[in-house]
Amino acid sequence: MAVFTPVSLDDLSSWITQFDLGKALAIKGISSGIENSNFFITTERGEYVLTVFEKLTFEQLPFYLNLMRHLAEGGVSVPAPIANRKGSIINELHGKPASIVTKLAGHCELAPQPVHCAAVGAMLACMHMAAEDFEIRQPNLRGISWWNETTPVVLPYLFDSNKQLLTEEMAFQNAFAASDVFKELPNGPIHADLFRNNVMFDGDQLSGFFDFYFAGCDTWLFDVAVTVNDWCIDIESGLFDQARVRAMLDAYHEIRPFTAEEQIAWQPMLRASALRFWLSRLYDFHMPRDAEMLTPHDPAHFERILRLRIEQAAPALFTTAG
Ligand SMILES: Nc1ncnc2c1ncn2[C@@H]1O[C@H](COP(=O)(O)OP(=O)(O)OP(=O)(O)O)[C@@H](O)[C@H]1O
Ligand SMILES: N[C@@H](CCO)C(=O)O
Repeated sequence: MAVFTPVSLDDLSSWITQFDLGKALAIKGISSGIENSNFFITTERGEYVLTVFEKLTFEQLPFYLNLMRHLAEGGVSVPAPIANRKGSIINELHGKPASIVTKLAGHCELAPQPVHCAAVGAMLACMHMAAEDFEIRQPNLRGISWWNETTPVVLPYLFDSNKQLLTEEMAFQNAFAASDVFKELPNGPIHADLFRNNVMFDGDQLSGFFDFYFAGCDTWLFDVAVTVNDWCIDIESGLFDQARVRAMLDAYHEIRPFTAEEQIAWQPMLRASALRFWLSRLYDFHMPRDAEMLTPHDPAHFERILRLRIEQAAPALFTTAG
């Protein structure tokens, strides 16, 4: 049960009086998250999601919450933050930052078909373009600087073959990030964690992207790579499912055409996104916060994917001019 900060109905009843949401009627902890404490809440006005942020600070949060507001106002389906009567969307609860956002309808699609991947690809392209004029700039806090900080922390825990893989891949990625091709890649605010469990479908209809708390400014292609590496693979083997890959990339390309530089950067970027999640999973595995409450995600999954992305040629990023 991953609710780190308990919130009772009594706690909520007094806290919610600062919003125009009527009385609090019910609160239910959500067990599936591993980063924050999340609750479904019901008030006289409807159903919402309350998040108490466990690690993110009052300084970092305006980027995420205002980005969600910007996207929601721009017609992209994401949870819209609810402001209190003073206009504030981040408010303290039990000494931590917290916010209320609208609840998306439906369920996560954990066994996606090409139709789901096409919907996600199209909305990802719309999201990138809608976020382009967002004014707050915050780097991807799980980007290459974090990889360089985290590598020496996890390295001592690894077997020799994985030590070598991590060291060599970091050298490759540092060189790639310094390359001329990399500098030409389009960038802006990205979701950066758009896994199957962060998208809601109501039937086959995409009802929204959520969990923006790893968002940051980075290359759009990195976001595409993160998404393809989760949505378009066989989960057991990590191998690509070509039909899902094509559905997602073609749908994205139709809305925001990929560039020639992005085609060159595609394989390194698929490797980068596998590395990013291998590293964070290694970190969470070897440095757990509250071990008794959590089953950490399996780092070996992304070690396998990283090895495959190094060994096998990447699928074409696009097959027709945009
Ligand atoms: N706006 C929303 N609308 C509907 N359901 C939501 C919403 N936000 C969160 N949820 C539900 O809460 C669960 C956990 O949320 P979320 O993924 O944001 O948590 P987290 O702690 O950041 O987890 P993780 O980082 O592991 O994905 C989701 O799987 C989803 O079922
Ligand atoms: N999507 C991440 C968890 C953090 O949201 C992972 O699967 O490792």
